[in-house]
Parts: sequence; C-alpha cells; structure tokens
Amino acid sequence: MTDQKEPRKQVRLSTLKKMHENGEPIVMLTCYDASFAHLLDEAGVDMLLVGDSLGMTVQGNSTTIPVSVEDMEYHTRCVAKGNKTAFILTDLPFGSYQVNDEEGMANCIRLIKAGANMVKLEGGEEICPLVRRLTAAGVPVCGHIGFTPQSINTIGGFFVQGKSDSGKEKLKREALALQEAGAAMVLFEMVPADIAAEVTQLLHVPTIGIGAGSGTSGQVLVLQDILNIYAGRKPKFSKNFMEGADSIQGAVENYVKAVKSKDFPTQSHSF
Ligand SMILES: Nc1nc(=O)c2c([nH]1)NC[C@@H]1CN(c3ccc(C(=O)N[C@@H](CCC(=O)O)C(=O)O)cc3)CN21
Ligand SMILES: CC(C)C(=O)C(=O)O
Ligand SMILES: [Mg+2]
Repeated sequence: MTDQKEPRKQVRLSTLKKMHENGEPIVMLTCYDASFAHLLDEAGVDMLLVGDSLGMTVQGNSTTIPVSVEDMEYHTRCVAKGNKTAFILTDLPFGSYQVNDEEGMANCIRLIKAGANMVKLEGGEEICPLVRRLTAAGVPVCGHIGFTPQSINTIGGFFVQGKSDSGKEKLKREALALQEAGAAMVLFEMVPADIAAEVTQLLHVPTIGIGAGSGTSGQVLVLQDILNIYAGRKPKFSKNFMEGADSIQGAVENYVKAVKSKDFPTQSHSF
C-alpha cells in the first residue's frame, strides 16, 4: 500500500460552515486562471477568490476601479475550468451593483453562470437589500468591509480601517447587518486584529481576514504576493511563502499549512 492521499471531496457552503463550527481555519487565495486553479485545488486551498485585484496584478492598473463584469466573467470561467473541488468566490467589480439592485442581480447571475459558487460585494448597510435578494434567489453572498478598495477615492489611500471607537462600532454594525440580510460570509480587509476577532465572536457565519489578524474563521491573500511577485505595492500583511520552498506548489502548500496550524498571520502581519 502506498500512502497516497484520498482525493478531496467537493468543498460546499455546508463544508465551510462546518469548518467554521469546528474551528478549522478556511484557507483562501486569489486565483485568476485555470493552471493556478488546478495547482491551488491540489494543494488543498479551500476557496479560490477570483478577486477584482486582478485589475492590479493582471491588468497593471494602480487600483481595482477599471475592472469590468466581462473581465470577472472571463477569469471566473478560466478558474472554473481548472478547478475540481475548491469553492469559487468571485468579486462584483466597481460599477456593477452601485447603479441599482436590478443591475446588481443581473451581474451576479452572470458570474454564477460563469462558475462562481458565491459572490463578494464591498459594503455594509447600503448593500443589504441586494444581499437579501441574492440570498433569496439562491446566490450565496460574502460581504467585504473594512478597507474596501473600490472606495479608494473616498477613503483616500490604502489605509487601515476601524481604528477609532466610532470605526469599530461601524464595523460591528455593518457585519451584523450583512449577516441579518443573509450574507453567508463576511470578509475584513485591513482592520485591527482585536476588532476582527471581536466581531467574529458576535457572528455565526464564517469570517475571512486579510490584514485582519488571526481571530477570523479564515485567511485570504493575493496569490502573487505569497509568490513574491509584485507589479506595484507590497502590502505589510502579506508574506513571501517562496522562502523555504523549492517550487510554487511547495510555497502554496506551506501557506495552506501555516493557515491551518494558525502559524499565519503573526502580529507582524497584523494591525
Ligand atoms: N497584490 C495585491 N495585494 C493585495 O493585497 C491587494 C491587491 N493587490 N489589490 C487589491 C487590494 C488592495 N490592497 C492593498 C494594496 C496595497 C496595500 C499597501 O501597500 N499597504 C501598505 C500601506 C501603504 C500606504 O500606507 O500607502 C502596508 O504597509 O500594508 C494595502 C492593501 C489589498 N489588495
Ligand atoms: C484582497 C481580496 C480580499 C480581494 O477582494 C481581491 O483580491 O480582490
Ligand atoms: Mg476585491
């Protein structure tokens, strides 16, 4: 007998819920193409995020603002073709859900038809009516709060959110409102570790953090960042997993192990 691992079962929404309840960290990485989808799935990444960060990493823009629904549809199709068992989450790009909820519904449906299992929208209370409709229509939603890159023009820069008392209260309010509207998951980007942990305890749905400390139900990073490939900025909260690895597969496996064992993120990757 060889000690070959059994192939992983399909990761479903119920699988993610169980992981959250059992305290097993959910591992997510961004993914924009079929080759990496295959590699990440084989390496045990639970969720592949077709993030609008592709506007920066793939398209070379300085923000995520220019990304279109067509771009997201195209990359979701590519990822879905290479993937076997991971759960696919796709970002709604800027402009595709802000005009009205009818457009938001139609655009989410396009992404689900392209192969997404869940969609991610940036915002709190203002997106709750749409979250409610999507959920009722059979589309699981992840709400994205804290630093929301699509609002870079009002935020003014790549800044940590929720540092003040009023900022902390706002995060709590938004997370609870999203869950109440039916969101199946909440993602925190660049917020202090203590508030992300506190809000995670308040919720029953899983939370995912990026630059949000170790107290969330799962972690996400941008694939290029863990492979030490930069076209622009190098966020403080990311880590080069190529260090100590002899292949890309090995680096991704080390990231999976580090998140599952709670060795990542440390305080130096948190705010
Ligand atoms: N490659 C990449 N990695 C990301 O994590 C990422 C993207 N792109 N694109 C979409 C958003 C934008 N995000 C970013 C990008 C850069 C910083 C950054 O440079 N942060 C610095 C502070 C810079 C400043 O103060 O201006 C840091 O030290 O973390 C943070 C978040 C997170 N996301
Ligand atoms: C940074 C993550 C959370 C994201 O939204 C993206 O990759 O677009
Ligand atoms: Mg995004």
